[in-house]
Amino acid sequence: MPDFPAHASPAFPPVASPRPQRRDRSVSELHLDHKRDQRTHPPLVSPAFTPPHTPFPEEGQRYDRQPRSIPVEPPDHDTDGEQARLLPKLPEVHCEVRARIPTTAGQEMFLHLYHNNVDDKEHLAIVFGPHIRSKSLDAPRPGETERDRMIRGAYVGTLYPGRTSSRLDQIRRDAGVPSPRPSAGFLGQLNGPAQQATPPSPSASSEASTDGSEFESSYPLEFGPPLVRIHSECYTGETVWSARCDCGEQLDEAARLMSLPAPTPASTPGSDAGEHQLLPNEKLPSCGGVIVYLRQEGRGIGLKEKLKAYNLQDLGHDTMEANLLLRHPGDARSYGLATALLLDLGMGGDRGIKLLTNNPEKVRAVEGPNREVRVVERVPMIPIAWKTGGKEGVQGAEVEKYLATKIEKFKHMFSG
Ligand SMILES: Nc1nc2c(ncn2[C@@H]2O[C@H](COP(=O)(O)OP(=O)(O)OP(=O)(O)O)[C@@H](O)[C@H]2O)c(=O)[nH]1
Repeated sequence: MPDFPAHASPAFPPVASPRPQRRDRSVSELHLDHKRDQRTHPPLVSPAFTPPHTPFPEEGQRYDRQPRSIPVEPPDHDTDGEQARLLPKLPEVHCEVRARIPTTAGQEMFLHLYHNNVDDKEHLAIVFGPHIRSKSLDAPRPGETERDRMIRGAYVGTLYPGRTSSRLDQIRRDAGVPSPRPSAGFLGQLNGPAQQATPPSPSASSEASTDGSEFESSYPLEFGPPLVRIHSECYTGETVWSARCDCGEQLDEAARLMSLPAPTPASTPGSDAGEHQLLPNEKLPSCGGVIVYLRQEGRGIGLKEKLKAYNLQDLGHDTMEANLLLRHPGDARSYGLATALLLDLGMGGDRGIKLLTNNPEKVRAVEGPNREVRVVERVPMIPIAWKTGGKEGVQGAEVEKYLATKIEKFKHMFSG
């Protein structure tokens, strides 16, 4: 079986997981109100709504199969633009720096940090796989040296001690070897863990060019539309283990799906993935994808206001009412920055993207005012507790109410 992230495998103990799996809420010294904890918790999904039937993979296939997606109809131009609060003009974005991040789950990703002309926040793109590159990062900058380019992350392949050029073709020329055509093996090599101690073999192939744009638009056609998640910051759910929402597990799940092996005869449904014989240290290349991480904490109202909203929720209000009582919109987010980042990452055009979301407004809004990006398929994000019958995933009365409000008031679609 391929080497999946630790959180993909139920066999791993919770300590190997990037965040604790909330299973039960026992009384602890942190809880002063013991009566509250001793009450019987409502069932996993409250009677007010039932998780819709969704096309889950069969039992046992959940962790290693590509997610199923639902085709998205082209938007109705007369109404959708207004509903999705589209900006007439896209913001300008610029990738300032990129760095390789080996993750605790075993896969690598490239973290891209963006500057823009509408706010002073550091919005991010978390890029999986070698096929997706930033145009603004790769573009040459006046007066910069090859070392400058490598320091800001505008290199191809892998950095290693002593590397002198950001470009593979230069390294090949210095080594006196021609540039052969790209091969799946080489792309896989780029996708695997970095071999930091050894420079790339001169026989390694790529479509190198001197402007550093060698992998622009090189997302393989056979992979279909690239998988994209537009994720809004949630400090409470992603960092301090809040079980009020499922934001943390959604981030983990998006990363896991983007790390799954690309479709091969051995990994397509109905075949036995175990038949694929991997060489020692070999990893199957993944399809990759992008998580655009927007600093829109608390659906755009910020952490301070979100904490007030939590208190209103403890006083009996749902997430939308709490926002409105604080004189904020129910959802104060916009997605123009996400569209601009995706265009910079080469995700515009007819081929389209596969968007991981349940939020119908996001599907339309991320396409931009002139459909600069096309969402051709949607992959629903089903709470892990629903998929596992409550064995894993975020659970508790708060997250149930949170999900119920998303369905009832924000009209999120948890199925096709
Ligand atoms: N105002 C407010 N924001 C919250 C609360 N809980 C989580 N959030 C924020 O909600 C955002 C995530 O939005 P969601 O509505 O969960 O999901 P979504 O991004 O619209 O939709 P999906 O793509 O399907 O996940 C993040 O910015 C969180 O910080 C809350 O109780 N109140």
